Amino acid sequence: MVAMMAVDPYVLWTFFASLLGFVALSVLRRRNYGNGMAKDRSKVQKNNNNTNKSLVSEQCVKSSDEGEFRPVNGSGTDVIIVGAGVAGAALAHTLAKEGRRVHVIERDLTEPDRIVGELLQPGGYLKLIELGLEDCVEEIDAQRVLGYALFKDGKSTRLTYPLEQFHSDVAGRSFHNGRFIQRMREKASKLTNVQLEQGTVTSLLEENGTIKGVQYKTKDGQELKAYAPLTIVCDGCFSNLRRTLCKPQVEVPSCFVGLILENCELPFANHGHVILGDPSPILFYQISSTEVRCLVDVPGQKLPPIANGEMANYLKTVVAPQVPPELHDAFISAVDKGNIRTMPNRSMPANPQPTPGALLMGDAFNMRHPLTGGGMTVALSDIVVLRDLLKPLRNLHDPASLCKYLESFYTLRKPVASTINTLAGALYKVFSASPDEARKEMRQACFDYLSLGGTCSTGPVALLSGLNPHPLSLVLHFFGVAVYGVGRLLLPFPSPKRIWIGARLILSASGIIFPIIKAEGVRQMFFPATIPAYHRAPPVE
Ligand SMILES: Cc1cc2nc3c(=O)[nH]c(=O)nc-3n(C[C@H](O)[C@H](O)[C@H](O)COP(=O)(O)OP(=O)(O)OC[C@H]3O[C@@H](n4cnc5c(N)ncnc54)[C@H](O)[C@@H]3O)c2cc1C
Repeated sequence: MVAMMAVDPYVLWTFFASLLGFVALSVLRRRNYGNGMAKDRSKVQKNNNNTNKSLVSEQCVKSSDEGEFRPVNGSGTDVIIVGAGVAGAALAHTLAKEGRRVHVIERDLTEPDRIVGELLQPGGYLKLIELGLEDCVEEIDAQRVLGYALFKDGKSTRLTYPLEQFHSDVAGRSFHNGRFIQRMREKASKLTNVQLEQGTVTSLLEENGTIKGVQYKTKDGQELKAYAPLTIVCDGCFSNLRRTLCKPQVEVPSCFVGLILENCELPFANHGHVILGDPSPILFYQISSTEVRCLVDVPGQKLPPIANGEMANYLKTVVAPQVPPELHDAFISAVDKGNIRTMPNRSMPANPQPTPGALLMGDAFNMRHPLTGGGMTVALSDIVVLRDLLKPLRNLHDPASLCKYLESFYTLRKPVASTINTLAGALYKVFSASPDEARKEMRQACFDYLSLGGTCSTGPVALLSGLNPHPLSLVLHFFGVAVYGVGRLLLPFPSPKRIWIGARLILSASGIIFPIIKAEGVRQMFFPATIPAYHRAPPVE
């Protein structure tokens, strides 16, 4: 005790000096943040208590005359997110909830009006729950989706999601994409550590191979720079910024032509409808209590022009005769109404070039054919993987070691992402019409296999819905369909012609699935644990 009282005056002096320094720093920090940020950036920020303050990194920001925000010591922003679409908005909320200081720059903060991302698979809904975002499908007139109905040559079969072991709330959801996005943006911007700003990012700022931040143009035309230790690019399928962060190999196998049908009821309520049409599939699903979305797939990149009526003519003469009778009149009315929208269907395997200071997410990073509605599920699943990886890190200030550590992200995401991606690409090919006899057999075999019920329907539907995204199960079911097709050809009496078609069916099935698996990466997809990055530990801080 006496010894404690007789403390060395030097120690006491140091203690008080540190205390004084700490108070001064805190005051300065607040002043800088308030002046610099609030003055130069239009902020959408509301009150919310930040429970994870310990994770918010040191923030000393100097605002210069050139409208530049440069971290002095550490950074005032932990993460810059480019784009507040499905991925960006969900990510902003997720990282902010973890205590990160997030600056989101979105080109257009008004409600998007698009024909994309309108059906969230139940697997995606489960991810929304994991992220605490499930309320974003409430109050937007979203519809529950319980499975799919397939139509081929006047026959139909119903495939129900295997939801038995989940809470009754778990199901797919279909909605207006813009309403869903606005709900997520709103929810993210309510967190005090999210700064959601309207602006267009024009480039990534690179210094010695490390991304330091972004250059962007604000709504009122000001050119600004923002800096953070980590920039996550979520600028969607038309990404301009992905080039430096990956080797994009984009394919556009087809386009979707979108219509909204009104005053009609789907033959199978609360189900997505897939017509195995000619030349390719046609989709219908409810997107509100009064509207049904129709997406007509048109192979290739060249569409009949809308302006001169060729598209309307195509829809009426080629597509309408294949539409189920219950929807026919509403389909014709929708064409006559003229609100025809189109979108290219892009596919791009993930091919990252790990770069310190930056990461790609969402469609900017990886795309698949939208036939199976898997894009949002993959994006949300990736966000869960990234959140869990970043969780143990107090700060993100060592870009090189962070980049090395985050290489594990590319492997950890694979089982879910590659299953959904591969299924989308393979099903699109199988479901499309072909003059080739072997492909015709494969398409029919697929329809009949799914109609068998039991594991033959629940297995593939569990894959498609993201409820059981296992690559091995995908391959087994895919070749299950092929073997089923061959068996039908050979029974009861195989003829040389039928044997030949059967052999070509197997070849054709392999020709469909193996290139997709190769692009996804065989080892990452089936043996992720053999990739060293899979086991990478967080950097020591
Ligand atoms: C026709 C079609 C139908 C689809 N249907 C489904 C479906 O039913 N279910 C499903 O799960 N998936 C579907 N998808 C895929 C799904 O839409 C995407 O996977 C999902 O939207 C990806 O989210 P994202 O955030 O990466 O991109 P987006 O949601 O497109 O968001 C990108 C955001 O970045 C912003 N942005 C772009 N450039 C900049 C910039 N330079 N600076 C600042 N901001 C920028 C944009 O304004 C936008 O808000 C479909 C895709 C297509 C093409």
